[in-house]
Amino acid sequence: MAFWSSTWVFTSKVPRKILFMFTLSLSVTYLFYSLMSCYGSLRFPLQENYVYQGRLVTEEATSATLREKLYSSTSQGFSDEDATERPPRAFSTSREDAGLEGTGTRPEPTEPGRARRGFSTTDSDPRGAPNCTSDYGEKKLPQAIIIGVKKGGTRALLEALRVHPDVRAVGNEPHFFDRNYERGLEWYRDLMPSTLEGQITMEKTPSYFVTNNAPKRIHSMSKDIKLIIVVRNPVTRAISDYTQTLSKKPEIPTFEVLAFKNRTLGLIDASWSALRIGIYALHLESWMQYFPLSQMHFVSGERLIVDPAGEMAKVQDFLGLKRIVTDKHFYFNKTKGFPCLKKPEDSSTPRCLGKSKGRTHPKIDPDVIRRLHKFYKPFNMMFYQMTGQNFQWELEESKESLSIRD
Ligand SMILES: Nc1ncnc2c1ncn2[C@@H]1O[C@H](COP(=O)(O)OS(=O)(=O)O)[C@@H](OP(=O)(O)O)[C@H]1O
Repeated sequence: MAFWSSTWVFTSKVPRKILFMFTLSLSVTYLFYSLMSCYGSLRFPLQENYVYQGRLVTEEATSATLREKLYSSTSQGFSDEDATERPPRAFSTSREDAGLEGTGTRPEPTEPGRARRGFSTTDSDPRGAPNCTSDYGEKKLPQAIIIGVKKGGTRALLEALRVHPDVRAVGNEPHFFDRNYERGLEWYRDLMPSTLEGQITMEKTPSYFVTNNAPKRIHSMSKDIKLIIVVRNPVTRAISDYTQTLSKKPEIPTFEVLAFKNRTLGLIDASWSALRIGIYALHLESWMQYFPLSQMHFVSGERLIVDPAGEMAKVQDFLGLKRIVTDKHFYFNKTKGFPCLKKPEDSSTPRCLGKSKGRTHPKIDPDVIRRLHKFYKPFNMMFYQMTGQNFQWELEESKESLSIRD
């Protein structure tokens, strides 16, 4: 009886309160978790950005994850080399084209004029996942452009810059100032990712550097634009350029044949684009007619490989950005033979550039290389003088000739 009465007490007076408290706490817990999961899919850009930046400075470990989220929508598909062979409207979206390693499904080509935010380059690609900032902010014309040079290391630089939370860049090469100019500035602007206050919009199209109209056109868009040029020993650059063409057209003549108008007379064919692009002083002259040197920054393609963090520090300074991309973000990948970006904790996606970057170059006759070094030397000297920077390509030459003699 006592048992029953105590049970009765339990289910009548005291229990009512307990039950009420219990139900209340369950409801609160439920509400809390619902809100939390909802938060994951909701986007509060300003708040996220603020929290992100706050953490970035103090918590390096978690910043990688947040950074991934922040720049995810910049992954709009890129094509460094195929742009010439593709109609400009069909933008490539695969990681392979992007020069990023990893296999990926190829989504439907997208009209550049239409919203291309948040698409996925691969299912597992965190950069393709919906992004907390992508739908917010405004599309702006770029404030900085990597204008060259082809095969200089422009993709490596852009990908490293995209790690920075204050940089948002279009993945593809828009080729606006050389091939798509007639489409108009609104078309160009629409290609850009949306940016929040304080973020820089960027793009890279290495052919601008050698496009006659590009300096004038870019100047008419913005007098204050910042221009970045990645330069590399013009001889190695030419071989890299040739290697790329050879990979697509294996039937082309040898480098040695293409490099000369008349090899016996030692007449170099400077009209061959692979060689002409490397006459940096010549091209720079056109840019200097429109822009002061203070608006240009030259990156050493060689140093970008041996000391990516050092080059990145200078680029970030030039862009007025905090030095956020540092040596912590890079590691040397022995298999690739190049520095790669460290894998974000929550991603299985490799962060090395793809197979089209870092190709094995064919062996070129050392005599031809020597002659090319000689050909470029005065132009290089002029270039060092114009930029006030010595890229020391002649040192490389003497190292090469020493190893040939050995
Ligand atoms: N981190 C890293 N990983 C791979 N490759 C790197 C890297 N840094 C610089 N490079 C050099 O970049 C060269 C390709 O230059 P670009 O990206 O400017 O080429 S392109 O003009 O966009 O086609 C490419 O040239 P090749 O080695 O001749 O393929 C590389 O030497």
